[in-house]
Amino acid sequence: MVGPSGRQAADANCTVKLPATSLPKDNVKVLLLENINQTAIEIFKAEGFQLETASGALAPEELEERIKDVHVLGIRSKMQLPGSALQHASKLLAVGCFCIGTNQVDLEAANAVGIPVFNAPFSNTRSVAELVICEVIALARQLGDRSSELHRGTWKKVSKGCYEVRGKTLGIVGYGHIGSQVGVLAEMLGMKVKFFDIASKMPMGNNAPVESLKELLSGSDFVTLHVPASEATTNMISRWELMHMRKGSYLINASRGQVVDLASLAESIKSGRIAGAAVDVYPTEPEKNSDGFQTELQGVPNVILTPHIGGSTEEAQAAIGREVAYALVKYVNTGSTAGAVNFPQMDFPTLPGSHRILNVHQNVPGVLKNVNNIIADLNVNIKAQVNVTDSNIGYLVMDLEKDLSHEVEAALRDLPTSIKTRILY
Ligand SMILES: NC(=O)c1ccc[n+]([C@@H]2O[C@H](COP(=O)([O-])OP(=O)(O)OC[C@H]3O[C@@H](n4cnc5c(N)ncnc54)[C@H](O)[C@@H]3O)[C@@H](O)[C@H]2O)c1
Ligand SMILES: O=C(O)CC[C@@H](O)C(=O)O
Repeated sequence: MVGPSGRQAADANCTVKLPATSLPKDNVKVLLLENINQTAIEIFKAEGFQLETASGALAPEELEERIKDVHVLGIRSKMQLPGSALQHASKLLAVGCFCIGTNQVDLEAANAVGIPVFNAPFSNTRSVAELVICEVIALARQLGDRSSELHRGTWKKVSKGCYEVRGKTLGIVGYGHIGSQVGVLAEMLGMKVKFFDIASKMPMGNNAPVESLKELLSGSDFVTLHVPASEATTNMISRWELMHMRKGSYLINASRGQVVDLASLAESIKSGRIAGAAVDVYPTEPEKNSDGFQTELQGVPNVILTPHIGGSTEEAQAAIGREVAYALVKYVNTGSTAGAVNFPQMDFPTLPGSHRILNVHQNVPGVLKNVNNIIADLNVNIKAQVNVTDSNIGYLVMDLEKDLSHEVEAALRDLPTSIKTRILY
């Protein structure tokens, strides 16, 4: 069995006993980087896969070397996976991002070589939201500064410039999973909540949408950022935007480092325009805990700096470990791509007494005709056939009677349109 979980029923396919056709389980090699949670390790072990782990991200050359014989790669937010690294990964079947963000992976390149990428879209949402709420109060009370002063032996009991958050306005940029959760919690503290999102979003409680980023910035006492990394969000908060924030307001960034221009932020706080900031993410972050770290925000008053720990709670990491590991095991065992962020979605039950063939191919006209010609020529009985596509690739899944399935697999592999072909059970 794979392990105890509420998802057990849904993941019953993970536990299918695999005869010789599939890659033997103890040949499936999993490489987990960046201290991925023990729950994931247990799931892969229970499955009988080979496992290697490393505590930090790898240097690019080391990754290229180690990825060569790996079937499943697990990373978090630091390990960059560019298309060039994937060229070295001829055996790679799937990538798991044990986090929300997938911007560290070249998703298009992975799609083009037939590798689905899985993540955990909301297993750490609550943890990030709680940290942000904690920071709203901590900034309003200058808690970081008081604490470090006292650590240095300085007793500085002041109330000037310290406030309650009740009745203040929190402005949320990006009202997705995390933003909306922050909005709900903030109202419980008696705050007014506004949000700006490029998509139309259902407001929770009394949270109110605004029309523009500028309107949000100028109307908020606290601004918190919850957008993904994208071209549009790069330096989204820069000198101009900081100038349009209320005098004496605060900024929180627990989204991605490139969203805020940190030099401009440091300048605005030193000049007294912005009253403080909490920053959890940085344009460049160390690969491992022992590496040093520098930012222009060090030593700036009322700035809380945290080392990208928004989602770092026992609860979130265990939930992420379970969610992503199960998705990867299920993909290896059944070909299910449910939840993959860069791949056509397929998830249908396995059919007893059949072999399953998975074929990732270029999405060009004529592929299915060629596939069906192969099947007709070999006179094979198809029990189920599904082809799902995106603009670039098609993902064909066929359950076939066992007698000639290997011949079908070999012929599919030879088609010039085929990218990756596997046979299961
Ligand atoms: N600090 C951490 O440890 C930590 C943990 C989890 C997630 N994150 C990061 O937090 C961010 C948000 O995560 P989420 O799960 O809420 O994502 P989500 O996809 O649920 O929500 C993002 C929202 O941002 C909106 N958006 C996109 N571009 C925008 C723009 N230009 N202007 C305004 N709104 C825009 C989207 O429409 C969406 O509603 C991501 O960058 C994620 O990587 C950080
Ligand atoms: O666990 C991490 O390293 C990343 C956390 C967070 O940024 C995410 O994208 O989920």
